[in-house]
Amino acid sequence: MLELNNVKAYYRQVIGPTQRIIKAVDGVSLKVFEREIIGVVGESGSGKSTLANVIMMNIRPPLIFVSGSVKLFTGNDFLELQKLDRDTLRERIWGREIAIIPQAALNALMPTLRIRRIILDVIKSHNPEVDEEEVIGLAIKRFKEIGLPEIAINMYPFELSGGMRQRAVIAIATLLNPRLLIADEPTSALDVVTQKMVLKTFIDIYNKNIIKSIIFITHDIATVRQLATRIVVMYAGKIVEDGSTDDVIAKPLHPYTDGLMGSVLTPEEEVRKRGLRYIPGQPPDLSNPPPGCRFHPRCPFAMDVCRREEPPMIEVDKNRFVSCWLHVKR
Ligand SMILES: Nc1ncnc2c1ncn2[C@@H]1O[C@H](COP(=O)(O)OP(=O)(O)OP(=O)(O)O)[C@@H](O)[C@H]1O
Repeated sequence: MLELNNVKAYYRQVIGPTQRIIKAVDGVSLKVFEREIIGVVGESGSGKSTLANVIMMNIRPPLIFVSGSVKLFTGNDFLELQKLDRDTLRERIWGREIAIIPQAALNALMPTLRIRRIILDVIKSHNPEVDEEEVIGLAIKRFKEIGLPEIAINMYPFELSGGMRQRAVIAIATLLNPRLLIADEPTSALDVVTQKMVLKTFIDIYNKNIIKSIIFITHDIATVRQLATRIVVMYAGKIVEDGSTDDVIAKPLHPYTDGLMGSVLTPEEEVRKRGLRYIPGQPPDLSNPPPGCRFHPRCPFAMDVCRREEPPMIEVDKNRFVSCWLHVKR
């Protein structure tokens, strides 16, 4: 469905006469297939949200698209999203092919507007000519599909519970039947019960084939375990591991993944058996990342080569990737 090829997207911070380049997404390659839920995990600041914006090609200063390609496949053909301007992206891609639920979406519904008005505003931003009744008809259908009462359409956001609001956000984001939905930490501001309900909504829209694939961004491995079919691990602007959820949980290959999973209290039997670990140190400053493997200053297994050379991404098994010198046969 989508393919990122060696994508680099940096923030340019200008402070007086000096500038800082923050390498937030730095050489990322990723294929997204139809019918999968990808959980993108990593510590805060590893570049997950930037990656989401890159996939959408929502590039605005201070973020700069430096190089690489983002291909969206449509049947036998593909579009190179990095070549499209914002108007074209808005018209043809955003909401229709790829939709995003951004990090702050829960609080982003304008409190002074009824849900009906919000829906019409969102859809009209893609196509000002739409028939309002038709749009509301579609919205009612989608609301019912995800378990929201029809009456919610005429309510104000504050009249809905947190979980209902979040489901309304999901309904609005998927109204134009995008193939890919990106959800950036959609449950982190919610209480545990509401979180469960919202996760169930994601599983529902996937199972009902309303959405072909989902990219779910979170730092919560337990959530990913419940939801994702595949895990992609980011560290300091790069993907360091990629594999099916079961494989990555049962046998993490990268020392960072191993530490990340050990650092959360998790109900997963196989993770608990390995005991609780943590990762000492901090993620690097992305304006001046360490040479070689970016994880080497924190890695208990760091070798000379790790300090010198960046490890290649290798496929150790079918659809099982890791970027770590420990797994390179030399
Ligand atoms: N507008 C910005 N200007 C400058 N640097 C930024 C900006 N937004 C993010 N960054 C930097 O880019 C890097 C990646 O940030 P990003 O938000 O993509 O990470 P993340 O993994 O999504 O983190 P979180 O889980 O906290 O949202 C970080 O070093 C961050 O400080």
